[in-house]
Order: sequence, then C-alpha cells, then structure tokens
Amino acid sequence: MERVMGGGMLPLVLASVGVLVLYRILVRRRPGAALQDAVVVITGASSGLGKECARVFHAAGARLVLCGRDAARLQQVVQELKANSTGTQHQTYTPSTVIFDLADTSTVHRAAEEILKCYGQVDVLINNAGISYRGNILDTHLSVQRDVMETNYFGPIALTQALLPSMVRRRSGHIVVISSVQGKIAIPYRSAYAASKHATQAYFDCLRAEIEHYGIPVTVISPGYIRTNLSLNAVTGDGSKHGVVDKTTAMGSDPRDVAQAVLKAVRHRSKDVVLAGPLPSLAIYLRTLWPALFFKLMASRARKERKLKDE
Ligand SMILES: NC(=O)C1=CN([C@@H]2O[C@H](COP(=O)(O)OP(=O)(O)OC[C@H]3O[C@@H](n4cnc5c(N)ncnc54)[C@H](OP(=O)(O)O)[C@@H]3O)[C@@H](O)[C@H]2O)C=CC1
Ligand SMILES: CCCCCCCCCCCCCCCC(=O)OCC(=O)COP(=O)(O)O
Repeated sequence: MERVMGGGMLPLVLASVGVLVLYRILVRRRPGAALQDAVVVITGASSGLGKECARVFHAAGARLVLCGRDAARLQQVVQELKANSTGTQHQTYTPSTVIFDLADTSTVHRAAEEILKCYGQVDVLINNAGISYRGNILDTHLSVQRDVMETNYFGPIALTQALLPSMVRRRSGHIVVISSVQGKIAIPYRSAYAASKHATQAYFDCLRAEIEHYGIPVTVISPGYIRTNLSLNAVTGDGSKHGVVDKTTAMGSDPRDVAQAVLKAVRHRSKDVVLAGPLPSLAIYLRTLWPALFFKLMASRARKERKLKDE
C-alpha cells in the first residue's frame, strides 16, 4: 500500500511544482495595467528614488503630479522630463507640481485639494518621500523621534486619507508606499526610522484589507539600500544633519532599477514587495522564524558599530 502511495505521490508533486513554475512564468510575463494617461502622484519627487519614479512613469505616459518642499528643484525635474520626452513610445505630458511639507500635516489637506484640481482625479498615489535617522536612543531627543514620524508616517497617512474618499467614490485608484527593509526588521541606531517604517507597514496592511472591496489595491514596497541622498539628509539624535553618504548607501542599488521595479509592482498591483539582496531577505525570515538568533545578530551589529565609533 505504501509503495502504491509513494509511486502515486511523486508525479503529483512534480505536476504541482510544474504548475507553480508555469504560473510564476505567466505572472511575470503578464503585461500588467497600462499607465498611459493615468494620473500618478509622487511625493519626494525632487531627488533620489522619487525623481527616478517620475522618469519611468512619465515615459510610460502617465500624467504626473510631482510633490516636494522645494519648488525650484521640482521645476528642474519637470524641465528634465520635458527635455527627454522625444522618442518615447508613449504620449507624454508636462508634469504638474504641488509644493508642501509632509511634516506639517495641517497643510496636507490643502495640498490634497490642489493635487485633485490638477486632473480631477488620482489613479496612483506613490508615497515615496522620507527621511532617515542615525543615533543612539539614549542620546536622541524625543522631538527627533516625533519629527521622523511626522515625515515618514503621519504625513503619508494624512495625504492618503485626504485622497482616498475621491478614489472610493470612483471605485478606482491605487495606493503605493515606499517603506524599507527596516519596515520589516529593526536594526540598531535606526530607532526613529525603523519605527516609522514599521508603523507604515502596519497602517498600509490594515488599509489594504479595509479597501479591497472598493477595488483599490495597496502596494507596500520595501527596498534595501539605494544610491540616493538618504543618508546625507538623515537627522541625528540632536536634530542636526548626518551629512555623510554612508558606504552602505553608496554601494546600494541604482535608483533607476528600483524605479523600474516600482513601475512593475504598480502594473501588477502587487501587495507587498521586498527589493533586497539575499542577506536582508534572510534576516526578515529569521526575525519571524528564529527571533533569538536575529536579536543576537543585531546585538553583535550594535557592538561592532560602537567599537567603530570609539576608534
Ligand atoms: N536610499 C535608501 O537606501 C532607501 C530609501 N528608502 C526610502 O525611499 C524613499 C525615498 O528616499 P531617497 O530617494 O532614498 O532619499 P532622498 O533624500 O534622495 O529623497 C527624499 C525625498 O523626500 C522628500 N522629503 C523629505 N522630507 C520631506 C518633507 N518633510 N515633506 C515633503 N517631502 C519631503 C525630499 O524632498 P525635498 O527635500 O526636496 O522636499 C526628497 O525628494 C524614502 O521613503 C526612503 O525611506 C527605502 C529603502 C532604502
Ligand atoms: C544563519 C545566518 C543568518 C544570517 C543573517 C544575516 C543577517 C544580516 C543582517 C542584515 C541587516 C540588513 C539591514 C538592511 C537595512 C536596509 O537595507 O535598509 C534600507 C534603508 O532604508 C536604508 O536606510 P539607512 O538610513 O539605514 O541607510
């Protein structure tokens, strides 16, 4: 009897694996949703990943609303996009800009109204803007913990909540947030940043479940290190700028590749995407499956960082 079952199981397992592989190939090959004429709002579009997202969504024919705090830098992005419009496969549009500070949630409602006035609707909101932090919890002012939370968490959720009713009315739209590997694992000397990204992950996971029945997908994207100004602009425990391009940042992924991955995730309405190498990905699994080992590794990482600082 056992031999009969064993002999019968193998083809079944092989067939299941075959179906799974075929499914994955087909899913990868799906062209995904078209973005021609879609109204795409990108926060933090003046630099780094946001600017590269602006490039790829513009080239895909989206009508962009670019957001940031610095009008001149955003205008520069608009000029660059206009200059690169010729020869693209799709019809392209000159982006609109809306200037506001995400850390000042009292202005976010007005900004949302301004965003909606641009094209009368929002098809994709990409919450990308953010700042990072470096510091030791013992020496970090509570105001710094709060400020990072305002920019990375309260700002994006205020903007999302202000734009959501118009999406619900149309039963159409897509909410995207750029989180981080640090939204899934917390590493030493990043408390404010990791906490803000964990909060982001939790909020948007709740939102996904709550608005699924309106046909509005929620995509959380968690990249590893990217070559941008993030570490340069990071704040320290006393609120001053870190002002250094860290080695990890300098050796990170090309923001153009990450922007292409964001485009793909939007087209495929992916729910949760980790864009990182094998070690961070392993660390994410370890945090859930073997937390004791993960905590040991993080303590050792903290020891090493302390030693480097003391030298
Ligand atoms: N670089 C990396 O290694 C990684 C980055 N990420 C995430 O990617 C996202 C983009 O960061 P990245 O491109 O790397 O960094 P950059 O510093 O290059 O870009 C950050 C952007 O956020 C905007 N921004 C910052 N603070 C505010 C604010 N208070 N109000 C409005 N806009 C603001 C900045 O605009 P301006 O200053 O012009 O107003 C800038 O355009 C962030 O959410 C970050 O956490 C995730 C994983 C890794
Ligand atoms: C049994 C063997 C297990 C091996 C497990 C290895 C564990 C390695 C730990 C890896 C930690 C990776 C941290 C990655 C952090 C990251 O990518 O963050 C992205 C950012 O948001 C960067 O922001 P920052 O301001 O920190 O530059």
